Amino acid sequence: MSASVAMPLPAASGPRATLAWLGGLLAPRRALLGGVLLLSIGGVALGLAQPWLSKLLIDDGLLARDYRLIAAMAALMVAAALLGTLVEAGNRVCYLRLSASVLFTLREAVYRHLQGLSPSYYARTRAGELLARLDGDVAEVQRFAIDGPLALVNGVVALLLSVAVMLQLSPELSLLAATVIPLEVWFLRRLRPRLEARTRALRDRGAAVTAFLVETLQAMKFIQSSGAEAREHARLRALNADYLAALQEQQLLGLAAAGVPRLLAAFATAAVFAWGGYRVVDGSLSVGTLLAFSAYLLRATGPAQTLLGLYLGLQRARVSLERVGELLQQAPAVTPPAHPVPLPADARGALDIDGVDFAYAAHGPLLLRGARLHVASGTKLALTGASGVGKSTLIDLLLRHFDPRAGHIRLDGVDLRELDPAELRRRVVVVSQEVTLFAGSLGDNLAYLRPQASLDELHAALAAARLDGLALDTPVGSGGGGLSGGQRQRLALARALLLDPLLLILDEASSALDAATAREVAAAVDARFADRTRLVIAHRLDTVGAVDAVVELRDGRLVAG
Ligand SMILES: Nc1ncnc2c1ncn2[C@@H]1O[C@H](COP(=O)(O)OP(=O)(O)OP(=O)(O)O)[C@@H](O)[C@H]1O
Repeated sequence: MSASVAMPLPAASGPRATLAWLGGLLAPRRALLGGVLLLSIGGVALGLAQPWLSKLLIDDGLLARDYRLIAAMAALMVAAALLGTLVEAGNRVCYLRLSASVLFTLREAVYRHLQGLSPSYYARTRAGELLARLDGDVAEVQRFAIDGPLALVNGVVALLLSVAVMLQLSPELSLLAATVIPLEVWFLRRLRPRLEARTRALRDRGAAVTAFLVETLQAMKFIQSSGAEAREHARLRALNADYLAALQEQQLLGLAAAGVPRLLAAFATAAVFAWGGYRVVDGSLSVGTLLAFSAYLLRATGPAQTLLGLYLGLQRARVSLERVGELLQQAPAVTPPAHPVPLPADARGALDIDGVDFAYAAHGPLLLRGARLHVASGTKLALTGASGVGKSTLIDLLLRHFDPRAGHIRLDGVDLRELDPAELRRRVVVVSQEVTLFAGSLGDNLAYLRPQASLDELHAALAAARLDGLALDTPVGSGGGGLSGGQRQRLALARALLLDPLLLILDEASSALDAATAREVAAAVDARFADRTRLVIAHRLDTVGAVDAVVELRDGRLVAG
Protein backbone atom coordinates (compact mmCIF):
# COMPACT_ATOMS: atom_id res chain seq x y z
CA MET A 1 0.00 0.00 0.00
CA SER A 2 3.02 2.23 0.31
CA ALA A 3 3.05 2.39 -3.49
CA SER A 4 0.43 5.13 -3.28
CA VAL A 5 2.77 8.02 -2.77
CA ALA A 6 5.17 7.14 -5.54
CA MET A 7 2.42 6.24 -7.98
CA PRO A 8 2.62 8.51 -11.03
CA LEU A 9 -0.57 10.23 -12.08
CA PRO A 10 -1.93 9.89 -15.62
CA ALA A 11 0.22 11.99 -17.94
CA ALA A 12 -2.71 12.97 -20.13
CA SER A 13 -6.46 13.04 -20.00
CA GLY A 14 -8.67 10.36 -21.57
CA PRO A 15 -9.48 6.79 -20.63
CA ARG A 16 -6.39 5.32 -22.29
CA ALA A 17 -3.97 7.30 -20.11
CA THR A 18 -6.00 6.50 -17.02
CA LEU A 19 -6.11 2.78 -17.94
CA ALA A 20 -2.33 2.84 -18.36
CA TRP A 21 -2.14 4.43 -14.94
CA LEU A 22 -4.33 1.62 -13.56
CA GLY A 23 -1.94 -0.88 -15.13
CA GLY A 24 0.82 0.79 -13.12
CA LEU A 25 -1.37 0.45 -10.06
CA LEU A 26 -1.70 -3.31 -10.54
CA ALA A 27 1.94 -3.89 -11.48
CA PRO A 28 3.33 -4.01 -7.91
CA ARG A 29 0.59 -6.51 -7.03
CA ARG A 30 1.42 -8.89 -9.87
CA ALA A 31 2.05 -11.83 -7.54
CA LEU A 32 -1.26 -11.49 -5.70
CA LEU A 33 -3.17 -10.88 -8.94
CA GLY A 34 -1.47 -13.92 -10.51
CA GLY A 35 -2.43 -16.03 -7.47
CA VAL A 36 -6.05 -14.94 -7.70
CA LEU A 37 -6.11 -15.68 -11.42
CA LEU A 38 -4.59 -19.16 -10.99
CA LEU A 39 -6.98 -20.04 -8.20
CA SER A 40 -9.97 -18.92 -10.21
CA ILE A 41 -8.86 -20.82 -13.29
CA GLY A 42 -8.43 -23.87 -11.02
CA GLY A 43 -11.96 -23.33 -9.72
CA VAL A 44 -13.37 -23.05 -13.24
CA ALA A 45 -11.57 -26.21 -14.40
CA LEU A 46 -12.85 -28.17 -11.40
CA GLY A 47 -16.38 -26.96 -12.07
CA LEU A 48 -16.10 -28.02 -15.70
CA ALA A 49 -15.02 -31.53 -14.73
CA GLN A 50 -18.44 -32.31 -13.23
CA PRO A 51 -20.51 -32.76 -16.44
CA TRP A 52 -17.73 -34.85 -17.96
CA LEU A 53 -17.75 -37.09 -14.92
CA SER A 54 -21.54 -37.44 -15.15
CA LYS A 55 -21.27 -38.33 -18.85
CA LEU A 56 -18.78 -41.09 -17.97
CA LEU A 57 -21.02 -42.18 -15.11
CA ILE A 58 -24.09 -42.43 -17.38
CA ASP A 59 -22.59 -43.77 -20.62
CA ASP A 60 -19.76 -45.98 -19.31
CA GLY A 61 -21.07 -46.75 -15.83
CA LEU A 62 -24.86 -46.83 -15.75
CA LEU A 63 -25.59 -47.98 -19.30
CA ALA A 64 -22.61 -50.44 -19.31
CA ARG A 65 -23.60 -51.62 -15.78
CA ASP A 66 -20.03 -51.13 -14.51
CA TYR A 67 -20.58 -50.65 -10.76
CA ARG A 68 -16.90 -50.04 -9.92
CA LEU A 69 -16.79 -47.21 -12.44
CA ILE A 70 -20.00 -45.75 -10.99
CA ALA A 71 -18.47 -45.77 -7.48
CA ALA A 72 -15.19 -44.30 -8.74
CA MET A 73 -16.97 -41.53 -10.65
CA ALA A 74 -19.16 -40.70 -7.65
CA ALA A 75 -16.05 -40.48 -5.42
CA LEU A 76 -14.28 -38.29 -8.00
CA MET A 77 -17.30 -35.97 -8.15
CA VAL A 78 -17.23 -35.51 -4.36
CA ALA A 79 -13.45 -34.92 -4.42
CA ALA A 80 -13.79 -32.35 -7.21
CA ALA A 81 -16.53 -30.51 -5.32
CA LEU A 82 -14.46 -30.51 -2.11
CA LEU A 83 -11.33 -29.26 -3.84
CA GLY A 84 -13.44 -26.65 -5.64
CA THR A 85 -14.68 -25.30 -2.29
CA LEU A 86 -11.12 -25.06 -0.90
CA VAL A 87 -9.87 -23.31 -4.02
CA GLU A 88 -12.81 -20.91 -3.81
CA ALA A 89 -12.02 -20.07 -0.17
CA GLY A 90 -8.35 -19.38 -0.96
CA ASN A 91 -9.42 -17.29 -3.89
CA ARG A 92 -11.78 -15.17 -1.77
CA VAL A 93 -9.04 -14.35 0.75
CA CYS A 94 -6.51 -13.34 -1.92
CA TYR A 95 -9.16 -11.41 -3.82
CA LEU A 96 -10.19 -9.42 -0.76
CA ARG A 97 -6.61 -8.47 0.04
CA LEU A 98 -5.96 -7.46 -3.54
CA SER A 99 -9.08 -5.38 -3.97
CA ALA A 100 -8.73 -3.64 -0.59
CA SER A 101 -5.13 -2.74 -1.31
CA VAL A 102 -6.04 -1.31 -4.73
CA LEU A 103 -9.02 0.60 -3.33
CA PHE A 104 -7.00 2.17 -0.52
CA THR A 105 -4.05 3.01 -2.75
CA LEU A 106 -6.31 4.60 -5.30
CA ARG A 107 -8.25 6.60 -2.73
CA GLU A 108 -5.09 7.68 -0.92
CA ALA A 109 -3.46 8.76 -4.17
CA VAL A 110 -6.47 10.85 -5.19
CA TYR A 111 -6.73 12.29 -1.67
CA ARG A 112 -3.03 13.15 -1.68
CA HIS A 113 -3.46 14.87 -4.99
CA LEU A 114 -6.41 16.83 -3.63
CA GLN A 115 -4.27 17.90 -0.66
CA GLY A 116 -2.01 19.77 -3.09
CA LEU A 117 -4.74 21.79 -4.78
CA SER A 118 -5.11 25.50 -4.11
CA PRO A 119 -7.71 27.21 -1.91
CA SER A 120 -9.15 28.64 -5.16
CA TYR A 121 -9.96 25.12 -6.33
CA TYR A 122 -11.83 24.41 -3.11
CA ALA A 123 -13.57 27.77 -3.30
CA ARG A 124 -15.18 26.79 -6.61
CA THR A 125 -15.71 23.05 -6.04
CA ARG A 126 -18.57 21.50 -4.11
CA ALA A 127 -17.42 19.28 -1.26
CA GLY A 128 -20.19 16.74 -1.96
CA GLU A 129 -19.07 16.43 -5.58
CA LEU A 130 -15.54 15.62 -4.39
CA LEU A 131 -16.95 13.16 -1.87
CA ALA A 132 -18.96 11.36 -4.56
CA ARG A 133 -15.88 11.02 -6.76
CA LEU A 134 -13.59 10.01 -3.93
CA ASP A 135 -16.07 7.43 -2.69
CA GLY A 136 -18.36 6.04 -5.41
CA ASP A 137 -16.23 6.64 -8.48
CA VAL A 138 -13.00 5.45 -6.91
CA ALA A 139 -14.78 2.27 -5.74
CA GLU A 140 -16.18 1.75 -9.24
CA VAL A 141 -12.70 2.11 -10.75
CA GLN A 142 -11.27 -0.28 -8.16
CA ARG A 143 -14.00 -2.86 -8.81
CA PHE A 144 -13.26 -2.74 -12.47
CA ALA A 145 -9.48 -2.76 -11.98
CA ILE A 146 -9.74 -6.04 -10.07
CA ASP A 147 -12.87 -7.70 -11.41
CA GLY A 148 -12.04 -6.75 -15.00
CA PRO A 149 -8.89 -8.84 -15.47
CA LEU A 150 -10.34 -11.64 -13.32
CA ALA A 151 -13.63 -11.83 -15.17
CA LEU A 152 -11.78 -11.57 -18.47
CA VAL A 153 -9.39 -14.44 -17.73
CA ASN A 154 -12.05 -16.57 -16.04
CA GLY A 155 -14.58 -15.90 -18.75
CA VAL A 156 -12.19 -16.58 -21.60
CA VAL A 157 -10.80 -19.74 -19.97
CA ALA A 158 -14.24 -21.12 -19.09
CA LEU A 159 -15.61 -20.27 -22.51
CA LEU A 160 -12.66 -21.79 -24.39
CA LEU A 161 -12.71 -24.95 -22.25
CA SER A 162 -16.47 -25.38 -22.63
CA VAL A 163 -16.31 -24.74 -26.38
CA ALA A 164 -13.41 -27.18 -26.74
CA VAL A 165 -15.37 -29.90 -24.93
CA MET A 166 -18.52 -29.07 -26.88
CA LEU A 167 -16.64 -29.35 -30.17
CA GLN A 168 -15.26 -32.66 -28.99
CA LEU A 169 -18.74 -33.90 -28.07
CA SER A 170 -20.55 -32.71 -31.20
CA PRO A 171 -19.20 -30.23 -33.79
CA GLU A 172 -22.61 -30.13 -35.42
CA LEU A 173 -24.49 -29.04 -32.26
CA SER A 174 -21.66 -26.55 -31.50
CA LEU A 175 -22.17 -24.86 -34.85
CA LEU A 176 -25.89 -24.71 -34.25
CA ALA A 177 -25.39 -23.04 -30.86
CA ALA A 178 -22.93 -20.51 -32.35
CA THR A 179 -25.48 -19.02 -34.73
CA VAL A 180 -26.66 -16.55 -32.06
CA ILE A 181 -23.20 -14.94 -31.65
CA PRO A 182 -23.40 -12.40 -34.54
CA LEU A 183 -26.79 -11.29 -33.22
CA GLU A 184 -25.29 -10.65 -29.78
CA VAL A 185 -22.38 -8.63 -31.20
CA TRP A 186 -24.75 -6.46 -33.23
CA PHE A 187 -26.93 -5.86 -30.19
CA LEU A 188 -24.01 -4.87 -27.96
CA ARG A 189 -22.63 -2.39 -30.45
CA ARG A 190 -25.94 -0.60 -30.52
CA LEU A 191 -26.26 -0.56 -26.76
CA ARG A 192 -22.79 0.70 -25.76
CA PRO A 193 -22.99 4.49 -26.41
CA ARG A 194 -26.42 4.75 -24.81
CA LEU A 195 -25.31 2.91 -21.72
CA GLU A 196 -22.27 5.15 -21.36
CA ALA A 197 -24.35 8.33 -21.62
CA ARG A 198 -26.92 7.05 -19.12
CA THR A 199 -24.21 6.02 -16.66
CA ARG A 200 -22.60 9.47 -16.81
CA ALA A 201 -25.99 11.10 -16.19
CA LEU A 202 -26.64 8.76 -13.28
CA ARG A 203 -23.30 9.40 -11.60
CA ASP A 204 -23.56 13.16 -12.08
CA ARG A 205 -27.04 13.24 -10.58
CA GLY A 206 -26.01 10.99 -7.69
CA ALA A 207 -23.14 13.39 -6.97
CA ALA A 208 -25.57 16.32 -7.07
CA VAL A 209 -27.64 14.68 -4.30
CA THR A 210 -24.51 14.07 -2.17
CA ALA A 211 -23.36 17.66 -2.73
CA PHE A 212 -26.78 18.96 -1.72
CA LEU A 213 -26.79 16.87 1.47
CA VAL A 214 -23.26 17.86 2.48
CA GLU A 215 -24.00 21.55 1.95
CA THR A 216 -27.39 21.76 3.60
CA LEU A 217 -26.56 19.56 6.60
CA GLN A 218 -23.68 21.88 7.40
CA ALA A 219 -25.91 24.93 6.98
CA MET A 220 -28.91 23.52 8.87
CA LYS A 221 -28.95 26.26 11.51
CA PHE A 222 -28.94 28.97 8.84
CA ILE A 223 -31.69 27.18 6.91
CA GLN A 224 -33.80 26.92 10.07
CA SER A 225 -33.22 30.57 10.93
CA SER A 226 -34.17 31.57 7.38
CA GLY A 227 -37.31 29.45 7.52
CA ALA A 228 -36.11 27.80 4.30
CA GLU A 229 -36.77 24.17 5.32
CA ALA A 230 -39.64 23.68 2.85
CA ARG A 231 -37.61 25.19 0.00
CA GLU A 232 -34.64 22.91 0.70
CA HIS A 233 -36.95 19.91 1.06
CA ALA A 234 -38.43 20.71 -2.36
CA ARG A 235 -34.90 20.99 -3.79
CA LEU A 236 -34.07 17.53 -2.44
CA ARG A 237 -37.29 16.13 -3.88
CA ALA A 238 -36.43 17.57 -7.30
CA LEU A 239 -32.88 16.21 -7.14
CA ASN A 240 -34.23 12.80 -6.13
CA ALA A 241 -36.71 12.82 -9.01
CA ASP A 242 -33.88 13.63 -11.43
CA TYR A 243 -31.83 10.82 -9.97
CA LEU A 244 -34.71 8.36 -10.18
CA ALA A 245 -35.31 9.24 -13.84
CA ALA A 246 -31.65 8.63 -14.67
CA LEU A 247 -31.65 5.42 -12.61
CA GLN A 248 -34.76 4.11 -14.36
CA GLU A 249 -33.30 4.72 -17.81
CA GLN A 250 -30.03 3.10 -16.84
CA GLN A 251 -31.74 0.11 -15.24
CA LEU A 252 -33.98 -0.44 -18.25
CA LEU A 253 -30.95 -0.45 -20.49
CA GLY A 254 -29.21 -2.81 -18.06
CA LEU A 255 -32.26 -5.08 -18.15
CA ALA A 256 -32.16 -5.16 -21.93
CA ALA A 257 -28.43 -5.75 -21.79
CA ALA A 258 -28.95 -8.87 -19.67
CA GLY A 259 -32.34 -9.99 -21.03
CA VAL A 260 -31.67 -10.06 -24.77
CA PRO A 261 -28.56 -12.28 -24.53
CA ARG A 262 -30.44 -14.57 -22.13
CA LEU A 263 -33.23 -14.89 -24.68
CA LEU A 264 -30.71 -15.67 -27.42
CA ALA A 265 -29.10 -18.30 -25.17
CA ALA A 266 -32.53 -19.88 -24.61
CA PHE A 267 -33.01 -20.03 -28.40
CA ALA A 268 -29.64 -21.74 -28.77
CA THR A 269 -30.48 -24.28 -26.04
CA ALA A 270 -33.90 -25.01 -27.54
CA ALA A 271 -32.33 -25.53 -30.98
CA VAL A 272 -29.71 -27.86 -29.51
CA PHE A 273 -32.36 -29.93 -27.71
CA ALA A 274 -34.63 -30.08 -30.76
CA TRP A 275 -31.90 -31.15 -33.16
CA GLY A 276 -29.95 -33.19 -30.58
CA GLY A 277 -33.18 -34.93 -29.43
CA TYR A 278 -33.93 -35.88 -33.03
CA ARG A 279 -30.41 -37.36 -33.32
CA VAL A 280 -30.83 -39.31 -30.07
CA VAL A 281 -34.16 -40.73 -31.31
CA ASP A 282 -32.61 -41.83 -34.62
CA GLY A 283 -29.74 -43.40 -32.65
CA SER A 284 -26.83 -41.31 -33.96
CA LEU A 285 -26.19 -39.56 -30.59
CA SER A 286 -26.02 -40.98 -27.05
CA VAL A 287 -28.26 -39.59 -24.30
CA GLY A 288 -25.18 -38.95 -22.12
CA THR A 289 -23.56 -36.90 -24.90
CA LEU A 290 -26.68 -34.78 -25.39
CA LEU A 291 -27.02 -34.19 -21.63
CA ALA A 292 -23.31 -33.38 -21.24
CA PHE A 293 -23.46 -31.09 -24.30
CA SER A 294 -26.41 -29.17 -22.92
CA ALA A 295 -24.65 -28.88 -19.53
CA TYR A 296 -21.56 -27.42 -21.25
CA LEU A 297 -23.73 -25.11 -23.31
CA LEU A 298 -25.25 -23.87 -20.07
CA ARG A 299 -21.75 -23.41 -18.65
CA ALA A 300 -20.61 -21.61 -21.77
CA THR A 301 -23.50 -19.15 -21.58
CA GLY A 302 -22.39 -18.24 -18.01
CA PRO A 303 -18.93 -17.01 -19.08
CA ALA A 304 -20.41 -15.48 -22.21
CA GLN A 305 -22.70 -13.45 -19.95
CA THR A 306 -19.72 -12.62 -17.72
CA LEU A 307 -17.75 -11.30 -20.68
CA LEU A 308 -20.78 -9.37 -21.78
CA GLY A 309 -21.18 -7.92 -18.29
CA LEU A 310 -17.50 -7.04 -18.38
CA TYR A 311 -17.94 -5.17 -21.61
CA LEU A 312 -20.82 -3.22 -20.13
CA GLY A 313 -18.89 -2.78 -16.85
CA LEU A 314 -16.09 -1.23 -18.88
CA GLN A 315 -18.48 1.46 -20.05
CA ARG A 316 -19.47 2.19 -16.46
CA ALA A 317 -15.88 2.18 -15.24
CA ARG A 318 -14.86 4.50 -18.09
CA VAL A 319 -17.32 7.07 -16.82
CA SER A 320 -15.91 6.81 -13.29
CA LEU A 321 -12.34 6.80 -14.62
CA GLU A 322 -13.09 10.03 -16.39
CA ARG A 323 -14.61 11.56 -13.29
CA VAL A 324 -11.63 10.53 -11.14
CA GLY A 325 -9.26 11.52 -13.97
CA GLU A 326 -10.77 15.01 -13.97
CA LEU A 327 -9.72 15.37 -10.34
CA LEU A 328 -6.24 14.08 -11.03
CA GLN A 329 -5.76 16.47 -13.92
CA GLN A 330 -6.27 19.51 -11.71
CA ALA A 331 -2.79 20.95 -11.46
CA PRO A 332 -1.61 22.04 -8.02
CA ALA A 333 -1.29 25.82 -7.72
CA VAL A 334 2.30 25.58 -6.54
CA THR A 335 5.04 23.03 -7.14
CA PRO A 336 7.37 22.16 -4.26
CA PRO A 337 11.06 22.64 -5.15
CA ALA A 338 12.96 19.51 -6.20
CA HIS A 339 15.84 20.50 -3.93
CA PRO A 340 14.49 22.68 -1.10
CA VAL A 341 16.79 25.25 0.50
CA PRO A 342 16.64 25.12 4.31
CA LEU A 343 16.06 28.29 6.28
CA PRO A 344 19.31 29.68 7.75
CA ALA A 345 20.08 28.34 11.23
CA ASP A 346 19.90 31.89 12.63
CA ALA A 347 16.57 32.70 10.92
CA ARG A 348 14.67 35.38 12.86
CA GLY A 349 11.67 36.01 10.62
CA ALA A 350 12.78 38.88 8.38
CA LEU A 351 10.22 39.25 5.60
CA ASP A 352 10.82 40.75 2.19
CA ILE A 353 8.04 41.42 -0.27
CA ASP A 354 9.79 42.51 -3.41
CA GLY A 355 7.87 43.89 -6.40
CA VAL A 356 5.04 41.34 -6.14
CA ASP A 357 2.32 41.18 -8.81
CA PHE A 358 -0.60 38.83 -8.31
CA ALA A 359 -3.91 38.06 -10.01
CA TYR A 360 -6.26 35.12 -9.43
CA ALA A 361 -7.13 34.57 -13.08
CA ALA A 362 -4.33 34.01 -15.61
CA HIS A 363 -5.33 37.09 -17.59
CA GLY A 364 -7.36 38.80 -14.87
CA PRO A 365 -6.70 42.22 -13.38
CA LEU A 366 -3.80 42.51 -10.92
CA LEU A 367 -4.80 42.50 -7.27
CA LEU A 368 -1.24 43.23 -6.16
CA ARG A 369 1.00 45.29 -8.42
CA GLY A 370 4.60 45.88 -7.53
CA ALA A 371 3.87 45.42 -3.80
CA ARG A 372 7.01 46.07 -1.79
CA LEU A 373 7.69 45.80 1.94
CA HIS A 374 10.57 44.94 4.20
CA VAL A 375 9.72 43.77 7.70
CA ALA A 376 12.71 43.50 10.03
CA SER A 377 12.73 40.48 12.32
CA GLY A 378 10.96 40.98 15.63
CA THR A 379 8.76 43.79 14.29
CA LYS A 380 5.05 43.97 15.08
CA LEU A 381 3.35 45.42 12.05
CA ALA A 382 -0.31 46.30 11.55
CA LEU A 383 -1.69 45.74 8.05
CA THR A 384 -4.79 47.73 7.12
CA GLY A 385 -6.79 48.21 3.97
CA ALA A 386 -10.34 48.44 2.71
CA SER A 387 -12.45 45.30 2.52
CA GLY A 388 -11.66 43.25 -0.58
CA VAL A 389 -8.37 45.03 -1.24
CA GLY A 390 -6.38 41.76 -0.99
CA LYS A 391 -5.11 41.40 2.60
CA SER A 392 -6.11 37.73 2.92
CA THR A 393 -4.69 37.11 -0.53
CA LEU A 394 -1.35 38.53 0.60
CA ILE A 395 -1.40 36.11 3.54
CA ASP A 396 -2.14 33.20 1.21
CA LEU A 397 0.94 34.27 -0.77
CA LEU A 398 3.02 34.32 2.43
CA LEU A 399 1.95 30.72 3.09
CA ARG A 400 2.63 29.89 -0.57
CA HIS A 401 -0.87 28.76 -1.37
CA PHE A 402 -0.19 30.69 -4.59
CA ASP A 403 2.94 32.05 -6.26
CA PRO A 404 3.26 35.69 -7.30
CA ARG A 405 2.98 36.36 -11.01
CA ALA A 406 6.09 38.54 -10.73
CA GLY A 407 8.48 39.51 -7.95
CA HIS A 408 9.69 37.62 -4.91
CA ILE A 409 8.70 36.96 -1.34
CA ARG A 410 11.61 36.01 0.92
CA LEU A 411 11.74 34.75 4.47
CA ASP A 412 15.15 35.36 6.02
CA GLY A 413 16.57 35.85 2.54
CA VAL A 414 15.19 32.61 1.06
CA ASP A 415 12.59 32.84 -1.73
CA LEU A 416 9.44 31.00 -0.61
CA ARG A 417 9.56 29.00 -3.85
CA GLU A 418 12.87 27.46 -2.74
CA LEU A 419 11.61 26.37 0.69
CA ASP A 420 10.01 23.07 1.52
CA PRO A 421 6.32 24.11 1.84
CA ALA A 422 5.96 22.01 5.02
CA GLU A 423 8.87 23.87 6.67
CA LEU A 424 7.47 27.23 5.50
CA ARG A 425 4.06 26.47 7.00
CA ARG A 426 5.63 25.39 10.27
CA ARG A 427 7.45 28.69 10.54
CA VAL A 428 4.76 31.03 9.19
CA VAL A 429 1.67 30.59 11.33
CA VAL A 430 -1.67 32.21 10.62
CA VAL A 431 -4.50 32.66 13.10
CA SER A 432 -7.45 33.82 11.08
CA GLN A 433 -11.00 34.86 11.70
CA GLU A 434 -12.27 31.51 10.44
CA VAL A 435 -11.31 28.93 13.01
CA THR A 436 -11.15 25.34 11.86
CA LEU A 437 -12.05 22.85 14.57
CA PHE A 438 -12.69 19.12 14.31
CA ALA A 439 -15.03 16.90 16.29
CA GLY A 440 -13.14 15.63 19.35
CA SER A 441 -11.99 17.13 22.61
CA LEU A 442 -10.78 20.65 23.27
CA GLY A 443 -7.32 19.18 23.98
CA ASP A 444 -7.23 17.34 20.62
CA ASN A 445 -8.05 20.56 18.81
CA LEU A 446 -5.56 22.56 20.84
CA ALA A 447 -2.70 20.16 20.15
CA TYR A 448 -3.63 19.68 16.46
CA LEU A 449 -0.60 21.59 15.16
CA ARG A 450 1.75 20.21 17.82
CA PRO A 451 0.54 16.78 18.95
CA GLN A 452 3.66 16.24 21.10
CA ALA A 453 2.92 19.26 23.35
CA SER A 454 3.01 18.40 27.07
CA LEU A 455 -0.01 18.76 29.36
CA ASP A 456 1.66 21.68 31.14
CA GLU A 457 2.17 23.46 27.83
CA LEU A 458 -1.47 22.88 26.89
CA HIS A 459 -2.70 24.29 30.21
CA ALA A 460 -0.37 27.29 29.97
CA ALA A 461 -1.63 28.03 26.44
CA LEU A 462 -5.25 27.83 27.62
CA ALA A 463 -4.50 30.18 30.52
CA ALA A 464 -2.71 32.72 28.29
CA ALA A 465 -5.65 32.71 25.90
CA ARG A 466 -8.05 33.25 28.84
CA LEU A 467 -9.62 29.83 28.28
CA ASP A 468 -8.66 28.32 31.64
CA GLY A 469 -12.33 27.91 32.55
CA LEU A 470 -12.55 25.02 30.07
CA ALA A 471 -11.14 21.54 30.68
CA LEU A 472 -9.02 19.79 28.04
CA ASP A 473 -11.58 16.99 27.75
CA THR A 474 -14.45 19.36 26.92
CA PRO A 475 -16.17 17.82 23.89
CA VAL A 476 -16.11 19.86 20.70
CA GLY A 477 -18.57 19.20 17.86
CA SER A 478 -17.48 19.25 14.22
CA GLY A 479 -16.89 22.83 13.12
CA GLY A 480 -16.46 23.84 16.77
CA GLY A 481 -20.04 23.14 17.86
CA GLY A 482 -20.61 23.71 21.59
CA LEU A 483 -18.12 26.59 21.81
CA SER A 484 -18.96 30.27 21.53
CA GLY A 485 -17.46 32.34 18.71
CA GLY A 486 -15.12 34.02 21.18
CA GLN A 487 -14.07 30.69 22.70
CA ARG A 488 -13.26 29.34 19.24
CA GLN A 489 -11.07 32.35 18.51
CA ARG A 490 -9.29 32.05 21.84
CA LEU A 491 -8.73 28.35 21.12
CA ALA A 492 -7.12 29.28 17.79
CA LEU A 493 -4.89 31.81 19.56
CA ALA A 494 -3.98 29.21 22.21
CA ARG A 495 -2.98 26.85 19.36
CA ALA A 496 -0.58 29.47 18.03
CA LEU A 497 0.90 29.97 21.50
CA LEU A 498 2.07 26.34 21.41
CA LEU A 499 4.05 26.87 18.22
CA ASP A 500 7.41 28.34 17.46
CA PRO A 501 6.81 30.55 14.41
CA LEU A 502 9.27 32.96 12.82
CA LEU A 503 6.36 34.95 11.45
CA LEU A 504 3.01 35.03 13.21
CA ILE A 505 0.05 36.43 11.30
CA LEU A 506 -3.12 37.41 13.15
CA ASP A 507 -5.90 38.03 10.63
CA GLU A 508 -8.83 39.51 12.55
CA ALA A 509 -7.93 36.84 15.10
CA SER A 510 -9.75 38.52 17.98
CA SER A 511 -12.72 40.02 16.11
CA ALA A 512 -15.22 38.02 18.20
CA LEU A 513 -13.72 39.01 21.55
CA ASP A 514 -14.79 41.95 23.69
CA ALA A 515 -12.23 44.76 23.72
CA ALA A 516 -10.92 43.98 27.22
CA THR A 517 -10.39 40.25 26.54
CA ALA A 518 -8.90 41.04 23.12
CA ARG A 519 -6.35 43.33 24.77
CA GLU A 520 -5.52 40.72 27.43
CA VAL A 521 -4.96 37.99 24.84
CA ALA A 522 -2.94 40.38 22.64
CA ALA A 523 -0.69 41.13 25.64
CA ALA A 524 -0.18 37.37 26.23
CA VAL A 525 0.68 36.83 22.55
CA ASP A 526 3.07 39.82 22.58
CA ALA A 527 4.81 38.53 25.70
CA ARG A 528 5.23 35.05 24.19
CA PHE A 529 6.40 36.28 20.75
CA ALA A 530 8.20 39.54 21.65
CA ASP A 531 11.21 38.60 19.49
CA ARG A 532 9.16 37.22 16.58
CA THR A 533 7.86 39.03 13.54
CA ARG A 534 4.14 39.67 13.81
CA LEU A 535 1.70 40.86 11.19
CA VAL A 536 -1.65 41.94 12.57
CA ILE A 537 -4.78 42.64 10.57
CA ALA A 538 -7.62 44.19 12.59
CA HIS A 539 -10.42 46.62 11.97
CA ARG A 540 -10.02 47.94 15.49
CA LEU A 541 -6.33 48.63 15.98
CA ASP A 542 -6.92 49.68 19.62
CA THR A 543 -7.47 46.00 20.54
CA VAL A 544 -4.18 44.62 19.21
CA GLY A 545 -1.81 46.47 21.58
CA ALA A 546 1.13 48.66 20.60
CA VAL A 547 2.53 48.15 17.11
CA ASP A 548 5.89 49.22 15.64
CA ALA A 549 4.48 50.33 12.31
CA VAL A 550 1.28 50.49 10.28
CA VAL A 551 1.17 49.59 6.59
CA GLU A 552 -1.83 50.01 4.32
CA LEU A 553 -2.62 47.88 1.28
CA ARG A 554 -4.05 50.29 -1.27
CA ASP A 555 -4.44 49.86 -5.04
CA GLY A 556 -2.28 46.74 -5.01
CA ARG A 557 0.64 48.42 -3.21
CA LEU A 558 1.83 48.51 0.39
CA VAL A 559 2.19 52.05 1.69
CA ALA A 560 3.24 53.32 5.11
CA GLY A 561 0.12 54.22 7.06
N1 LIG B 1 -10.03 32.23 -4.73
C1 LIG B 1 -10.33 33.38 -5.34
N2 LIG B 1 -10.49 33.43 -6.66
C2 LIG B 1 -10.77 34.60 -7.27
N3 LIG B 1 -10.90 35.77 -6.64
C3 LIG B 1 -10.75 35.80 -5.31
C4 LIG B 1 -10.45 34.61 -4.59
N4 LIG B 1 -10.34 34.93 -3.28
C5 LIG B 1 -10.56 36.26 -3.20
N5 LIG B 1 -10.81 36.76 -4.41
C6 LIG B 1 -11.05 38.19 -4.72
O1 LIG B 1 -9.86 38.90 -4.44
C7 LIG B 1 -10.15 40.14 -3.84
C8 LIG B 1 -9.39 40.28 -2.51
O2 LIG B 1 -9.93 39.38 -1.57
P1 LIG B 1 -9.28 39.26 -0.11
O3 LIG B 1 -10.06 38.22 0.60
O4 LIG B 1 -7.82 39.06 -0.25
O5 LIG B 1 -9.58 40.70 0.47
P2 LIG B 1 -9.39 41.26 1.97
O6 LIG B 1 -8.64 42.53 1.84
O7 LIG B 1 -8.81 40.20 2.84
O8 LIG B 1 -10.91 41.52 2.34
P3 LIG B 1 -11.64 41.56 3.80
O9 LIG B 1 -11.02 42.65 4.58
O10 LIG B 1 -13.05 41.86 3.41
O11 LIG B 1 -11.48 40.20 4.37
C9 LIG B 1 -11.66 40.22 -3.67
O12 LIG B 1 -12.17 41.00 -4.74
C10 LIG B 1 -12.11 38.77 -3.83
O13 LIG B 1 -13.37 38.72 -4.44
